[in-house]
Amino acid sequence: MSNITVCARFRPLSSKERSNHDDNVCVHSIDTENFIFKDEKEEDFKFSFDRVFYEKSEQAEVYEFLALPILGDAINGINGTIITYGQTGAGKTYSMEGPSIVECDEKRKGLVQRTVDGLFEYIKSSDESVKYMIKLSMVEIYMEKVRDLFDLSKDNIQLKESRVQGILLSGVTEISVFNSGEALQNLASGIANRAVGETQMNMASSRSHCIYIFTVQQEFTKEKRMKAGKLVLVDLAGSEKAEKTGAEGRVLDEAKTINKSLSALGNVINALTCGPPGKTNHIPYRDSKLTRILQDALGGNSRTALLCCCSPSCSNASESLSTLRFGTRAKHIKASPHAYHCSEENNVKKHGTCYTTKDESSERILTKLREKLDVEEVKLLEELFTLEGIFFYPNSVEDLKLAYEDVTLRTIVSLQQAVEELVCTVEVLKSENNTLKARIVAAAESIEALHKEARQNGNASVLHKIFDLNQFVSWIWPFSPTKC
Ligand SMILES: Nc1ncnc2c1ncn2[C@@H]1O[C@H](COP(=O)(O)OP(=O)(O)OP(=O)(O)O)[C@@H](O)[C@H]1O
Repeated sequence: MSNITVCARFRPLSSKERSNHDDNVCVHSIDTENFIFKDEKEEDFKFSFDRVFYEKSEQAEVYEFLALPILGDAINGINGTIITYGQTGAGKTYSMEGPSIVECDEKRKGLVQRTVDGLFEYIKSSDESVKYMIKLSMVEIYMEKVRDLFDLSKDNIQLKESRVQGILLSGVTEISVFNSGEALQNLASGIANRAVGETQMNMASSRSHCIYIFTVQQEFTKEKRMKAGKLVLVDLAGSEKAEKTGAEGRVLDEAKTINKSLSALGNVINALTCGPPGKTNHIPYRDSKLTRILQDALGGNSRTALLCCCSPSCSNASESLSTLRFGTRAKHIKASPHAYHCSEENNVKKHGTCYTTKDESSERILTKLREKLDVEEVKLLEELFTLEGIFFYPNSVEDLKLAYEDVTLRTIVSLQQAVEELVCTVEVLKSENNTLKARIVAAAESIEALHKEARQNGNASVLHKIFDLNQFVSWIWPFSPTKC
């Protein structure tokens, strides 16, 4: 079991902090892993992290230490999660996206752009017998609702749990991308859809938790085998004190929701690290959408890294101290991620239990299953799973069952979506129908009036035209009230 990687990052002082002459820097570096933090009361606290990035650290350093190893694992089928945490204005979004996702010089590119570049560079240099597919999804959790940033009509995505793939975002848009440029353009359009507001602490403050999901699928054409890993980047909304940020009205409601979900995250971390020894205690993942989505990352089924972003200024000392304490606690979480679907030689480790394919009992069950299912049925199932992007270990009954459950779940979700779409189409058609009926009634009434007038004046040619029009209306709508 390895711990999750926890790093601290201090951004440079902002111009506002610099202009305040009473404001001092409260971080005193010891080395790349340790520092002394001085709070407002001049009390010293020593902190140790896997790596500390001080004010002058480069974006590339953060990527290489924090993200690169996780990216390598995701390519090898092990899920990875990278989270930026901290007070509003502490540099979370800067670390993730740099100043802008597309228009950004090489030096200031954030974790997202570097991850995209890293993935495509790896694909370029890889063996030609392996086919890669990169898919992107992007959601935000805004006011406790999960919104699809690639399709804003999906504004309340439901979370489902699959025993094979963990927590799934039901029906979320997945975009296949084939090069860095295309990926970044798509991500930029997702970012443009984010809920951003202005607070006294940050001109462009994220009012939501933003989640980038990269799915890396590999198909080993020779061995007819597939593998997939997910890399999830999470830019959390900033924790904030209402009186300090000047929040009121909607901004205050947003802040309350953000703080509530961040405290749910803190509770999950406390439960994971403070449980009674030898006992499995309840972990309150279901208390918020954020903790539910991060369940795999925190529960151990993912390689996870946490970047604790802080202001170096004494004026923000209490918030920075709380961020650093959060990081210290998270450091004690144990993780034991496993490959999502692995090679035939490997043992598969799942849900804390390890079993071998040659295990006597599973072999016995398998033989029975093979006797019951005909070969054609098994082949069809395999084909269906591959089409659905579900990868399973075909010699394991357990995986076969789980993959079958997943297909059923996906089919239900897509059928539900189809029904929803049909209901919408019926509504549109009904309303169009009503408009047409109203128009026909109005036309029929005008014809009736004209008809009366022409008969009174004895105008034969007008009467003839009216007769034609009446025929036409009756043809379109046989229940028209006009009669010749
Ligand atoms: N390492 C850094 N180097 C230079 N500028 C930085 C750095 N980190 C943050 N900044 C600047 O500080 C400001 C606030 O940063 P950012 O928007 O990333 O904060 P945040 O933590 O995402 O805030 P919020 O939670 O409100 O969205 C931005 O103007 C950003 O450019």
